[in-house]
Amino acid sequence: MSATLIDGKAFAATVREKVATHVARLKDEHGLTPGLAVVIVGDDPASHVYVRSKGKATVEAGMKSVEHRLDADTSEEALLTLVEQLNTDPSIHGILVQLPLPGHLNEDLVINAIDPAKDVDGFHISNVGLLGTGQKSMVPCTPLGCLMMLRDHHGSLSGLDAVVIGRSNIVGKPMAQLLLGDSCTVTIAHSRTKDLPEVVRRADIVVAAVGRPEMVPGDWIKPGATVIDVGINRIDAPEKGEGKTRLVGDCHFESCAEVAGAITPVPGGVGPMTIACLLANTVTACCRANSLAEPEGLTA
Ligand SMILES: Nc1nc(=O)c2c([nH]1)NC[C@@H]1CN(c3ccc(C(=O)N[C@@H](CCC(=O)O)C(=O)O)cc3)C=[N+]21
Repeated sequence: MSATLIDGKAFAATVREKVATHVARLKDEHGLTPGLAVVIVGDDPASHVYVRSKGKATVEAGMKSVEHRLDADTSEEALLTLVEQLNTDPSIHGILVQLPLPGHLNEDLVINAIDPAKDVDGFHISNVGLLGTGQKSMVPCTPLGCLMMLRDHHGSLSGLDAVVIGRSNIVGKPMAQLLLGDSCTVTIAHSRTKDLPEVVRRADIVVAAVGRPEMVPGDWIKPGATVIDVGINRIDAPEKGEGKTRLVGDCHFESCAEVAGAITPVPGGVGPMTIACLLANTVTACCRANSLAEPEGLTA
């Protein structure tokens, strides 16, 4: 491997430390404790593991953490009532409704019922519109974490060719907006893109967010490019023993790391930064709600 490893886990620890410092200041100087509410519907075990780790990180940063676990057959009306209750609760500054929701619930409707000022996921249409027009907004956690790592590694991103693979509302589209905001030349590639390898080979920055295990091989990567791997895919790992699994990204790590200038690993790359940015967004939301100065280095 010749690429520099971008250590998301270590970077996330520094972000979480900044968050904790800011939280302590809010407490001391203003008697405020930022509060995050996470709502999870259904009993997908993987989702519950993730929600637990968010709750733990929130408490470790000195913030209030509230979890609402609802049955898989919860009605839309009941979920909307809970969201409205959290919207008006002054001790709650951030609301996250874990996605995906069970099929009978309208995700757009539920997300857009969240007070945009408390929408720490940045998924509400108001925040999407604000981001797209370069106005102050809540920025989705995963793209924000990727941007922080890219800025840290490159300094300025101005003029760089960036290719985002994947066009989801959660990662691909907001990532493209953020890169455009930092003056990259941005291409959004997807499953219908003609000659994807050639498109990716032009990129100084590759952000892979498709959810297909190891789909980007090293020979698509321009020598020296920066590779941000957003994918977290669990695959069988018979080499570790029968029934064992392991996590891989959307990029084939070994071959990409041979050519790239820098690369994020999976696990330990984008994932930990996503959680750190959720905490950062909760502090930002708390500051804005109280007309206080925003935490430096924790916003886009
Ligand atoms: N409204 C909403 N917002 C989300 O942000 C959201 C969501 N719904 N639904 C589920 C996905 C998933 N997600 C992850 C974040 C961090 C790791 C993470 O830290 N992963 C570790 C590995 C964890 C392991 O070992 O399994 C890593 O990459 O190093 C994983 C997954 C946020 N999500």
